[in-house]
Amino acid sequence: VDLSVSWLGVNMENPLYNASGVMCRSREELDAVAASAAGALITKSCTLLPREGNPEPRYAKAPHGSINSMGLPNAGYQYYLDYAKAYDHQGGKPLFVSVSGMSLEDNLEMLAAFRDADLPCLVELNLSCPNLPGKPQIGYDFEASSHVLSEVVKVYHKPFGVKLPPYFDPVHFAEMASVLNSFPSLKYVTCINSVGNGLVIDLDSESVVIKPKGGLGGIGGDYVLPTALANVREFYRLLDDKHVIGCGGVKSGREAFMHILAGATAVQVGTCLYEEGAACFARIRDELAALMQQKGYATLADFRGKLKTM
Ligand SMILES: O=C(O)c1[nH]c(=O)[nH]c(=O)c1Cl
Repeated sequence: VDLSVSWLGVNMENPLYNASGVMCRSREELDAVAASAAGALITKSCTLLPREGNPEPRYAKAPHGSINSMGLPNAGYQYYLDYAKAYDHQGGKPLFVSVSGMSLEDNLEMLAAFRDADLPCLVELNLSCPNLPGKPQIGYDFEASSHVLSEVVKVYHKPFGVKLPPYFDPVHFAEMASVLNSFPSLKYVTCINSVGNGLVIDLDSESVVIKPKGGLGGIGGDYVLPTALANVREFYRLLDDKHVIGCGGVKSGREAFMHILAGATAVQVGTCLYEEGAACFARIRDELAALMQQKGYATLADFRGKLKTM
């Protein structure tokens, strides 16, 4: 079977890569993803200046996934720009850069710098960080999203993507799709970011499991798979001439297959990568290949977006 996918000028030997935020804050981590069976890699969302992030513990494994309130810890955009400048873009694994400024001005300054560096990597603009106390997720404010994107496309003229929060209402899917469709150079969306501000409780200690925000954090893993699949399918259906990247609940070939069936061009792995390490990519890749073999599909395009309804 052929697991390759080519989109937006990048060629991936398989559709799997890391979710921004996991195993991608340092060059050592990024190199580990690049050295793994992953088909691509993406950097930790970056801000103008380096950030320590929220107090620890800020990540915890949960019975069916994870909770995090990292608070955007990152080395600052210059670090990732330098990594991108030194990266072997011909090495076969596309590099994506996630940008998540603390303000529109910061986003525009970082995007202008990436523009001027004229590198072959694709930008994923994060509109959905749920863990900055006092800062709402842009993606939940349609007016703000439209304004941000209007300013972004004045500065950044290359194709780019956005990381979206999960939506839970058909009206919201339609509203956000309408905003996104008015930006032709916005060529992909990544659905979904963590399900924001969940609460995991440890029964024995009768306590929360992470320190920031009274224990509230973004939920990932098995918990979010149905929501992730719904967002992938809805935006696949509603967006014009854009790709949807699936993220949420992928821990085996089965969920990767589901995301692609729902319309995903490629698939990101978060919680499972955090817990299992980079070996998960070879495992999930082989499981996906076996599943395709079993079902008689030779390529991803044979079943992409072909979810049956009743
Ligand atoms: O707390 C974080 O750093 C974080 N955590 C997430 O689950 N999603 C994000 O987009 C970010 Cl930026």
